[in-house]
Amino acid sequence: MSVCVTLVSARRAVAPACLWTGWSGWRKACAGGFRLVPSRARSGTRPRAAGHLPVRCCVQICVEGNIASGKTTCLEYFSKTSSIEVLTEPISKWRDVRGHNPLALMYQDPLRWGITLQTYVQLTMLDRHLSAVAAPVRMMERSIFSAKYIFVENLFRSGKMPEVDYAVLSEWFDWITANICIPVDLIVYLQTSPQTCHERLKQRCREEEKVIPLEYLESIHQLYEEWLIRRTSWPVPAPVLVIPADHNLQRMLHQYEENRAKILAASCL
Ligand SMILES: Nc1ncnc2c1ncn2[C@@H]1O[C@H](COP(=O)(O)OP(=O)(O)O)[C@@H](O)[C@H]1O
Ligand SMILES: Nc1ccn([C@H]2C[C@H](O)[C@@H](COP(=O)(O)O)O2)c(=O)n1
Repeated sequence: MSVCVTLVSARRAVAPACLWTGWSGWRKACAGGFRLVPSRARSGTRPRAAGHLPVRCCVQICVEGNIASGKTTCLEYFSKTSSIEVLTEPISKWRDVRGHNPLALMYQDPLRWGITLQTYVQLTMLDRHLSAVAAPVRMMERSIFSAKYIFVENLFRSGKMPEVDYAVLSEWFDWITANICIPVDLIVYLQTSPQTCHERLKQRCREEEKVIPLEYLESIHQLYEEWLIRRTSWPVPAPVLVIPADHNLQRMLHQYEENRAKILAASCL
C-alpha cells in the first residue's frame, strides 16, 4: 500500500545556529533548543565569546493540525521512543488558570474572552518552546506560530475578536518572535478533512468543545492550508512534512512508522 507523503522545504524564518551578534543575538540564541546560560539580567556579566557560544542541543519538531486531527495520538505513539521527548499542548492550564476556565469562556463568548484565552495560550506555548530539553529529539504539539497564524487569525477574520485585541496580541507576538529565537526544525502537518475532525471531536466529547460546529473546523482547515500548503498567508518557520491523516488508527500508526526516519533526521533538512 503506497502512502502519500509530501516534504515541502521552507526557508527558515529564524536562523537555527546563532553566532555572536551582540546582546540581541545572544538573547535570541539562548532560548529554546539551545543550552541556557546565565543572562546579563541574572548574572550581570557579559559572557565571554569563546566557551559561551550557544550549543544546539536538540531537534525541535512541531506537530500541527486541526482540532481532533490526531496530534495527541501521534505524539503518544512517538513517546515510546526513548530518544524522543513529547510535549502536549498545555490544555489543562487553558482549562484551569487559578480556578478559571478561559477555554470554556472563549467558546461561550469569543468576542469577550478570545483575547483572554489567546494571551494565555501565547504565554504557555512560549513557555513550552523555551522549557529545558530532556532528549535529543523533542516533538511538541502545535506552536506559538499556529496559535497566532491559525487561532488568533480565525477569531479576528470571523469578526469574533475586536481589532484592538488583535492589534495587542499581534504586538506581543511580533515582539516575542523578534527578540527570542524559537527554533523549529520540522513541522509535521497532519492533514485531515474537517469532516473527519468533526467525527473525532464528537467521539472525544470534550465538554468545552460541544459547541464547535463543522464550519469552525472548516475555517481552521483553510487557515492551515493557506499557511502550510499554499503558503499564501504567513512565514513558515521550518520544512513541512505533510502526512494525510484521515485514515484509521492502524494505517496512521503504519504511516508514522514509515516516516520515523524522516522525522528523526529533521536536523539535517
Ligand atoms: N486515525 C484515527 N482514527 C480514528 N480515531 C482517531 C484517530 N486518531 C485519533 N483518533 C481519536 O480521535 C480523537 C481526537 O484525537 P486526538 O489525538 O486527541 O486529536 P488532537 O490531539 O489533534 O486534538 C480521540 O478520541 C482519538 O482517540
Ligand atoms: N491557540 C489555540 C489553540 C487551541 N485552541 C483550542 C482548540 C481546541 O478546542 C483546544 C485544543 O485543541 P486540540 O489539541 O484538541 O486540537 O484548544 C484554541 O482555541 N486556541
